[in-house]
Amino acid sequence: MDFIDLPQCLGAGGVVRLPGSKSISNRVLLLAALAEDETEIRDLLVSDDTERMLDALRTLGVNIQPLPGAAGTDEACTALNVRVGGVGGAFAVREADLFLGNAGTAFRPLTAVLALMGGCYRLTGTPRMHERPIGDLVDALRQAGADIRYLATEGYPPLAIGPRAVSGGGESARKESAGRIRVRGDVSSQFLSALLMALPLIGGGTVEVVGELISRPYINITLATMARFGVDVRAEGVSAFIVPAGGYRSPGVVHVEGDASAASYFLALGALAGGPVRVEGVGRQSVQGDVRFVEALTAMGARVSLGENWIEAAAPVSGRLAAIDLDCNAIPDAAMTLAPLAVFADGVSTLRNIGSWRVKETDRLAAMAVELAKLGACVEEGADFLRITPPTDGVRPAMIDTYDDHRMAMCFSLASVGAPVRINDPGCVAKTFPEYFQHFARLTRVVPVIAIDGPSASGKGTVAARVAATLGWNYLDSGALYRLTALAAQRAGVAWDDEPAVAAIAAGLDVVFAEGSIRLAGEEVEDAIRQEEISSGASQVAVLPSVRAALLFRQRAFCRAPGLVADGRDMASVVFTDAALKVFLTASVEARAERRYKQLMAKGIAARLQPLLLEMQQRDDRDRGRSVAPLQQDANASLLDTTDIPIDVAVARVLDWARAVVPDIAGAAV
Ligand SMILES: O=C(O)C1=C[C@@H](OP(=O)(O)O)[C@@H](O)[C@H](O)C1
Ligand SMILES: C=C(OP(=O)(O)O)C(=O)O
Repeated sequence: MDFIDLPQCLGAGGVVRLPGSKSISNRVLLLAALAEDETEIRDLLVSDDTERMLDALRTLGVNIQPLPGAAGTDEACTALNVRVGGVGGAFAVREADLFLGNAGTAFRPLTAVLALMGGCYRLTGTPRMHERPIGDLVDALRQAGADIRYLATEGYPPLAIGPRAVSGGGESARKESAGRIRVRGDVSSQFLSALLMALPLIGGGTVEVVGELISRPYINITLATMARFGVDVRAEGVSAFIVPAGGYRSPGVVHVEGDASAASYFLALGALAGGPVRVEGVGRQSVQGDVRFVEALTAMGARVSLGENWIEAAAPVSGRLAAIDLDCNAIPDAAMTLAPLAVFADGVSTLRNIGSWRVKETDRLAAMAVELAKLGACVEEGADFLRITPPTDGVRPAMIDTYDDHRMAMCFSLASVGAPVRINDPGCVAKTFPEYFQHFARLTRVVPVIAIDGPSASGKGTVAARVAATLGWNYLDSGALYRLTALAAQRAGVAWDDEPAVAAIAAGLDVVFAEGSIRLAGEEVEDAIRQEEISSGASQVAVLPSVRAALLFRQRAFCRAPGLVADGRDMASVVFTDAALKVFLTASVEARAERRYKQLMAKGIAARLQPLLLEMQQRDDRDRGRSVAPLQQDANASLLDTTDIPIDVAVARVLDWARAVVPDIAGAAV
């Protein structure tokens, strides 16, 4: 599976120009397509959800042309300017199959528009879209005479839409008011939004919400967008909306605001990791309900400021976030971002009234509970709430599954402020924010790594351990992990060439490194793993690709604050490709054989120089010749030949190099 490993983040700051709002982009596209005249849309979101809407509209005969002007830069997310030729109320294509992915903001409004407009359409989506309810919308549309059939499961997409039945027939009857339509709003507000946007295409009508209406601020986005296109919906009491007759008119040019839900990840990052982090594209005046996420951040102690078109967040003065207990119904998307924040807060947090999470990209309540627990949090998953108790011993490194949910992937990037995390299937962010991880990486400062590679007995272990001790950094003897795997396999009676079995052992290794000690399942094994037999076993298991894959995240998980010195054979080329300093440490094979000989004798282990030399030459050949991550000097690594220099000089040289490239230690007295 595809994944991205995020190193532990030490700090964050900077500016990001947000991608366009998904909710606004898809509404504006639809209304521009339905309006009289052309509309120029600026700063449209470029993502899977908007692609689905654009594709559908083009299939329906709408002319949409890209305009020059918008593109991404380092700080700015890619945006698109387009000119949409409005069809003036009815699509030219009256029969079509539309694939709408998992875009709720495409599926629900297009269902309503096509069902009221007349024509024959089939609407399909991803397997998950076929599990997301749409029955309340279909029931409401049927009250207006819509002909909608479920093609698979009652109440869920895919759908077949036929021409609407109108009493008396004829074009004028099609434009008669739909009268009073009742819709439930407790599963998704998108049903009400869809009806409101579709009704002007016929003679208008009144929509009455039955029972609770969730995610209410999204209705404001709908009403504001409709008003921009010349249709003013009037409220009747608190739960009914009167949609006038008469179609949409183009306002000429429309700017899409930055996405307030996407903003939440960066603002949370600023609040967690120092900041300030500034997002541009939304601000105080935003029409999007998710800007109210800043109120939650403020309640947690973060320092937040807002301007007309920007928001900025920094960590609390105390450095610690407070726990929160919040009704999140109005901000269902941004509320997800509070969950990883709660893992870092002082005390127990409760996110309430989030039942709608269960019918979104995945069952977000269940997914969130499972993945937060991987970080060490204690999570209570209620029917419509989450209660999160932070881990007592800090966030744990974890491999996070994302359930094809963009927000799960983006939320859990924040966990890297506490520990290295692996995000599986990171490409799912394409639904609303394809460039998310590039911007996240740009804004974060990660734990520095010094990677020291070299052949056997080159002195890299001694140098690395001393450099780590001098700097007060963590130390990873990656070769030891292979030795531990070989030893554990031997103890379990597994042959060193049994790849799946050895990989399973590697993944489950219970190992603790400490100063001068290595414990495997609680037992001291420092001497056991240094036996020549285990050295040869380590070399054999190290050539197995699935063993290397299993150990990759394990190795990266050693990279904790304030820094890591890692030694091995592929630290610079594979495991820590972004290391601040890369060193290739070597010595002549004769010098190395002699060192190994002295080491073994000092430990009272019988050895002979000549066979050791031969074995070392063979090991060099094997390590250089293997197809996976062969031993080689990385293009960016500095060469350090220790044949004729004592260890102290080698250590001093590495520290000098480190001072030159790692700002944090440049001034330190090391
Ligand atoms: O109307 C909209 O643009 C949206 C409404 C919300 O859905 P629900 O109304 O289903 O909660 C939100 O979660 C979704 O991402 C976008
Ligand atoms: C719920 C979401 O999407 P959709 O628009 O598909 O409902 C979301 O983006 O979090």
